[in-house]
Amino acid sequence: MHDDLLRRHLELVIEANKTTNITRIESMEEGMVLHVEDSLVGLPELEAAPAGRYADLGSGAGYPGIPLAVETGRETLLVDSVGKKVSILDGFIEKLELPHVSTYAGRIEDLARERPGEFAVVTARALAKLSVLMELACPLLQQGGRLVCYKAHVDDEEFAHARSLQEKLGMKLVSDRSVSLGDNARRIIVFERVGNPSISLPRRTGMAQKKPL
Ligand SMILES: C[S@@+](CC[C@H](N)C(=O)[O-])C[C@H]1O[C@@H](n2cnc3c(N)ncnc32)[C@H](O)[C@@H]1O
Repeated sequence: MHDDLLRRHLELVIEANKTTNITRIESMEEGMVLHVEDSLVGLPELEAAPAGRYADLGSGAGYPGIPLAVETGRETLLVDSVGKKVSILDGFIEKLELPHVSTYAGRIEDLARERPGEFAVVTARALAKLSVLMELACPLLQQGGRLVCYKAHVDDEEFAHARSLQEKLGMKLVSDRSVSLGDNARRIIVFERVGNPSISLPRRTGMAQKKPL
């Protein structure tokens, strides 16, 4: 693990958080577990995805995107709709000297219109429920590309609903793994793009989250 680099990223996050709210975590100890270790829980799933570009959707302070970019060396795009957060991410990328990482300031749906099917793998942590993640990720993924969802608790209804939308969205569940991280549970659920959606995606910007399928 690139311990020094990931520690330095966390220090920059905690520093930036004094002026802009980008995380609720204030200490290095807590951050090393709940941001850094947690981000790396999905590393095997990233490594199992096809080679190619990676995007972290709703990246916030760069989790899990920056640790996964550092560990995998994949060409990485950190996506967030809040311009101020993206400026902070740009500063992190420059200070950490990560030439293979870049940012997109805008909505996931707009990125999907601009760069459809360009990504081999995408991640999302603390962004939305599974069905919404599948809808947002599908048009960004190449055929065979993977959506790696970082979830805490997923109730049966959320999981069943996501599974019921697989055919409509051309996405198929490929793995589901739970890990405990101190007192916290992390569940990594992966879907693969296996076909084309039967509806036109992306829907109008905002619809996936406002009016979920
Ligand atoms: C709760 S934060 C999670 C941040 C980070 N992934 C983490 O786990 O620490 C969700 C982030 O997603 C961004 N976001 C929400 N919906 C989005 C969309 N449709 N397009 C782009 N960014 C979005 C928000 O601005 C916010 O920074």
